[in-house]
Amino acid sequence: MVKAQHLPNQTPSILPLKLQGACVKRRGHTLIGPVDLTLGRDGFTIILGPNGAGKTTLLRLMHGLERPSAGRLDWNVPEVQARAHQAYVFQHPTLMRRTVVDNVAYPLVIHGAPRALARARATEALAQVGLSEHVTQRASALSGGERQKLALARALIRRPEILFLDEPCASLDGAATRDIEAILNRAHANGTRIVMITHDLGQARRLARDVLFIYKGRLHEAAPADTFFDGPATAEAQAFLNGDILL
Ligand SMILES: Nc1ncnc2c1ncn2[C@@H]1O[C@H](COP(=O)(O)OP(=O)(O)OP(=O)(O)O)[C@@H](O)[C@H]1O
Repeated sequence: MVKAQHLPNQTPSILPLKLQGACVKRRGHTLIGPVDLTLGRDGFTIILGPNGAGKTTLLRLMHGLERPSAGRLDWNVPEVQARAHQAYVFQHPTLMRRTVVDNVAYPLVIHGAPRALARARATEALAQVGLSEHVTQRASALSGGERQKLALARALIRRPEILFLDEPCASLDGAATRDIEAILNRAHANGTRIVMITHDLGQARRLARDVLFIYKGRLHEAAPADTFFDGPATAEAQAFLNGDILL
């Protein structure tokens, strides 16, 4: 895989991303925030927290799928530029009713790449996620794990500077989960900053360099992974790690 193309002497990094007092509210009810947080240029951030804590809302806010109801969210570059260098993978990715290769080529095609070149690049990307045998198949024929690998290849094909993922391995088996973790570690090693939600504490321990713990719509704790897992600062995070039910 080629190193991400956002070298400092070429174009400015879109990071850091700074959230200052950022909130998402619905009908007067705060779903997340106020959050103060800076995402630096390098990192593999895992977002943890109980069901309904606000993790997905925070991820969507950072990616621009939600607008802040209050507070600010600032990239290092104008937002339109930041949007072009980030990608988001959903728990259940939407696949187009096309072949596997055309699904992965699509982000290149809509940004003006000739179709043949886009397909060639997509074929390489599919090899990197272990889907070479499926290139010409209909995407709808893929298994759950293969769909998620396709979604990752599609998200990574434009070499995003930051990749957001919302529980990409939920309901996948161990082999698919292991493969996806390897793809994510490789993407991170190649320069993509990663921010990912998981409910799987084993996965969080395997992947995280740092942790954001969300509780009741607030960023309750932010810490390097070792610090968080070895001795979280708050009773709520400790209870969560113990597997207790948090109300
Ligand atoms: N569009 C919406 N309108 C109103 N309330 C919403 C909306 N989306 C989410 N919520 C509520 O906002 C809160 C936070 O939801 P969110 O999905 O961000 O939490 P989460 O931590 O990702 O949960 P889970 O782990 O269960 O996916 C929850 O109480 C949820 O019911």
